[in-house]
Amino acid sequence: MAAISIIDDDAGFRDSLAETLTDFGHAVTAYDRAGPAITAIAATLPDLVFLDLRMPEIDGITALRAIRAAQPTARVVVLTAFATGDNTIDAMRLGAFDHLTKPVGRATLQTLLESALRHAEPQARAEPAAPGTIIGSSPAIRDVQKRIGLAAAGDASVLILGETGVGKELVAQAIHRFSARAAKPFIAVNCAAIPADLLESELFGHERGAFTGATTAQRGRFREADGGTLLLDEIGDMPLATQAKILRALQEREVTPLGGAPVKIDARIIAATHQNLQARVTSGQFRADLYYRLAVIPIEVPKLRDRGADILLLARHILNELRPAHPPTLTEAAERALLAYPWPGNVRELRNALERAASLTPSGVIDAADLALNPPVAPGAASAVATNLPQAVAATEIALIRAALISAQGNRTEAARALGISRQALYDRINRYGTAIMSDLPTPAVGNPDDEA
Ligand SMILES: Nc1ncnc2c1ncn2[C@@H]1O[C@H](COP(=O)(O)OP(=O)(O)OP(=O)(O)O)[C@@H](O)[C@H]1O
Repeated sequence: MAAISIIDDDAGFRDSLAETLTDFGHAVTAYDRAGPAITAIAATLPDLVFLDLRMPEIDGITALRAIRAAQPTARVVVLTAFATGDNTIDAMRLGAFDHLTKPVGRATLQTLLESALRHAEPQARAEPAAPGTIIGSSPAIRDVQKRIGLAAAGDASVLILGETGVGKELVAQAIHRFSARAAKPFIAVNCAAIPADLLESELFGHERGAFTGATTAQRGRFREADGGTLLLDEIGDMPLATQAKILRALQEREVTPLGGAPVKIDARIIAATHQNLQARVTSGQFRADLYYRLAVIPIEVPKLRDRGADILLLARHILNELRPAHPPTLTEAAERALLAYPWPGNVRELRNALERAASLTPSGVIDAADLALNPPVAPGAASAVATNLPQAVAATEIALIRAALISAQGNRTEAARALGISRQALYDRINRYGTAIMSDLPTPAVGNPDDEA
């Protein structure tokens, strides 16, 4: 039995949540306002708190801040009828355990309770997740986690798509690890890194003396993966001639080593690429029949910048991995910088930035400047922008919004009007880009109705 507090001004929701939690066997205390709840929680230290975001007097974010300040180990689940990227990010940044959208189903509640009550330690100090764990709780990464489960349950081919550094190989490893083949080998081949003339012998093997230099026989990657899983990474870069042979291997379930006879194979095939494979099919660079054979279960791994507050979960996970004994911490400004940066190199770039920052900050506290993230470049200023559309869009938005705010002397209503967007759309962008927009800008006059942000 756990001690659980609910803070929500909506009596109907509060009572039904309390009833369900009591049904599950927990001791529940419910509050209709944050003020008294904050005081009581600081004294009673419940195991878990459910906190509504929209409340009169003291809102949920302020309450979350107060609860976590009084009790840094508190596990707080934020509830809202209006989930937005920003309130999710804000809540997660302030240390919420999870962020749920109302209404909350019984099954969701049960899963959440299992994970929240299992960990006695607070999230920031939690044991590092096991290597290979797919970190993240954004809807985009949850979808990937679900598809990994689906793929692991069967033996169909999987095609993993996504930008460089998003974690495609990690996803392939997870599918293998959760599949019935887990005890057998997982073999990864980077098709782009092997010269075209060596690719076939690498994949299918060769007999001794099959060609000049073949002094010993080689089994080939397909056979090394026997009973297990073969990841064909960067398959989009594979020459057409090799594609034909891969297709044959998949159809016949056998390979023919150079200079040898056909051999039966039993490997589950996962392919991955950062290329737009459908476009390559259209342009004739990739075989359509192989594409359909591979894409039985397609999994698109989202860009890091589309994963919201996962960036912070990943950052903490990486810092835990880098310094398990004393993981460095991030200042609020550093967290804001991580959330605002567009991450063209995705999780790999995040790891590199944190590694560099951790090695340069012996104090163990990483600030925004230690991350040395280059703000998005101004439009037309650098060639990097020309090749990266999201970065170019971000840079353009930042430059235009800054200019509008400067000419409106910080008045956001006027700036929004000049930009031809709603005030809410302007606020969303200001929150998204943070200091990249706001540094050195004029502040609105005191008493200005715009001054509330
Ligand atoms: N969700 C995640 N949780 C934990 N670590 C992750 C996650 N996503 C990516 N990583 C880490 O990011 C790094 C890059 O991942 P990975 O090599 O799987 O990317 P990739 O998409 O295969 O890249 P490429 O296209 O360049 O081969 C690895 O260190 C990986 O462990």
